[in-house]
Amino acid sequence: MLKKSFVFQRLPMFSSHSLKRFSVPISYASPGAQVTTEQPPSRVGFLGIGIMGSPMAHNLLKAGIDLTVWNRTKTKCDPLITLGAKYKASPEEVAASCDITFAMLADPQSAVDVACGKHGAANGLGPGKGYVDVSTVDGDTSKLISGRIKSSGASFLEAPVSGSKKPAEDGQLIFLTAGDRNLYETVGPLLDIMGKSKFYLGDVGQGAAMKLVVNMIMGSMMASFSEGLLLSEKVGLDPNVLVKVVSQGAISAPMYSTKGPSMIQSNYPTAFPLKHQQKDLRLALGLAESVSQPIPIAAAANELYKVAKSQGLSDHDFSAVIEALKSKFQHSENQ
Ligand SMILES: NC(=O)C1=CN([C@@H]2O[C@H](COP(=O)(O)OP(=O)(O)OC[C@H]3O[C@@H](n4cnc5c(N)ncnc54)[C@H](OP(=O)(O)O)[C@@H]3O)[C@@H](O)[C@H]2O)C=CC1
Ligand SMILES: O=CC(=O)O
Repeated sequence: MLKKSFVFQRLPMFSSHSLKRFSVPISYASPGAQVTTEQPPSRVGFLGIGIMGSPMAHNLLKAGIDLTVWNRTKTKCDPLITLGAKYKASPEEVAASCDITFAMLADPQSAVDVACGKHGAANGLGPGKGYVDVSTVDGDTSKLISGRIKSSGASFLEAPVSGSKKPAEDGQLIFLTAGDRNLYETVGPLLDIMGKSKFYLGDVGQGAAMKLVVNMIMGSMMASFSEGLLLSEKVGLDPNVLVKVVSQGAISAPMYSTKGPSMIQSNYPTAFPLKHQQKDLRLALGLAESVSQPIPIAAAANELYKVAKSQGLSDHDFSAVIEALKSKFQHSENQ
């Protein structure tokens, strides 16, 4: 459920037919949050309408933002188009027709392709425009994209998000931003529509690094939790009781309470695809390598996610990593 309420100002030059599209939020408030009267940029683009991009774009649309969308698989844009979003056939065309363009892509390769490739967003950008990459990538990728965007005269902000499908639907994401400070201020009202908090962390690369550290911890936590669930069952405990015990103590985390019960049922409805968690661990390992920081727990967890991928679980939720441990038990029992 969206926590925000919006007040719209009717612009006299547009007909009632186009009112929704051209309504401009002049103020918005969330319970307990400071009310701001800043106006968001008027024409906003969104590239990448996947598990995260779809609800994020949806929230912008619901807030009355003039939104233009693009996705490699066009059909994923259709529900947003039905709700009033415009559609363009390439990232370049979206960027050319918008003041600010967001990108929410799968991984470093797709983020670079969409920003810098043939008909990529950079070709449609120029002075006065901004590009905000909210995908989870490594710092080097982000710097590469930043360089290409800035060579067009446009501004760049990296802004990966912490929070999964449900926080995205609820406008409760946490933005980890770095790059152009002015662009950060400009898009603040848009980030506030999609999220509950935002951090400005400095130079390009720092937002990516923060996101990778957070997801490195999360990936290891999930692997450790999986071991606990299976061990509890093997020694004759009820893993459902383990979930309850964990939820009341110092290691309580929403992730355990929400995903534990379905993991016990071997059910993994996808919120955060396992392939993306493994990508984040892989990138975190690279980050650690770059500063000679040992991260053996994360390295071990990464191996488990790789096993789960090889079992065909890439598109399941990352909690399906527990299956890799089941097959390991099977393996050692058979030896
Ligand atoms: N799901 C989650 O809980 C969270 C995910 N993230 C991060 O957000 C990003 C997106 O995740 P999510 O929405 O879950 O992932 P999805 O797999 O649902 O979406 C990925 C998006 O990238 C597009 N894409 C993939 N490859 C290419 C390519 N070569 N060229 C153009 N577009 C491409 C997909 O297009 P198409 O539809 O055509 O495949 C789709 O729009 C990832 O970096 C992920 O790590 C961050 C926080 C939470
Ligand atoms: O990247 C995943 C998340 O839940 O955050």
